[in-house]
Amino acid sequence: MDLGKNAFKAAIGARRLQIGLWCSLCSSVATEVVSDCGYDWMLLDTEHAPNEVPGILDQLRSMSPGTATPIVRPAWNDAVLIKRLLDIGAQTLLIPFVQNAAEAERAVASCRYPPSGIRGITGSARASRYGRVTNYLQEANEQICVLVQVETLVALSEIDEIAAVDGVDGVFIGPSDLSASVGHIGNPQHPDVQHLIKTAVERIASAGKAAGILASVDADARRYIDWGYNFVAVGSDLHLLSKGADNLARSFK
Ligand SMILES: O=C(O)C(=O)C[C@H](O)[C@@H](O)CO
Repeated sequence: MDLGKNAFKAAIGARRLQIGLWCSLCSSVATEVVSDCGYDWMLLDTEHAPNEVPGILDQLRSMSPGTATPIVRPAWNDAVLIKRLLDIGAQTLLIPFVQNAAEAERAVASCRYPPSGIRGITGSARASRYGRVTNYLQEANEQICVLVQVETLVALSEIDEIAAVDGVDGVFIGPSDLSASVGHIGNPQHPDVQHLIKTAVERIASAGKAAGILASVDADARRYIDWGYNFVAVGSDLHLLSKGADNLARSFK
């Protein structure tokens, strides 16, 4: 058995727009339900959702027949957290809070086997179908997709260097943290924040990398796509549930 191609990595490499859904419900049933909707990617979050490795494993299994490539966000740019997610079969990671090129290099190194990186070796994890993917150790470095998250003003001032790091496939802008960092907490729509988001995509594109972002409302998502963002989360499972449940309750009470 051979390691297949990472469809998401190929798509963003070719700058084909990838529409995603942010998943914070920590439920393999919820993940399975949305995995057949037609999204290109789904983000399983361990930074701001109470997900642990066994739960992510269940969600990876539940979404595997669906349309979406899983992207997993470790809680931190940490080689041990990253290694555990890669071993259970995550092939695309979104590494949060990358502030400069050195931190981006560390994120890439954590995703690469030696000698190019520092990922520990096992030949028998789910990532290699328990050893049956016989070329896993040789091919994994090529197929793993590394996305780094830029979410502060400091990181934005370093974005050209971050995006230029070899092995970084995409740079993701975090609108919530970025707005907090510039003094507009809770208001990513503020014109100052929107200006930063618009200039960020231009700089990421100039570095030859794909740009990603998360939008909580439809109009924002469409504007980000118009501005040139390549992978855009257009909503979240949690908000779909809470808004749908709120609206239903309101219509009867
Ligand atoms: O800064 C951001 O925006 C993010 O990092 C996304 C957040 O974690 C959050 O909106 C996810 O629910």
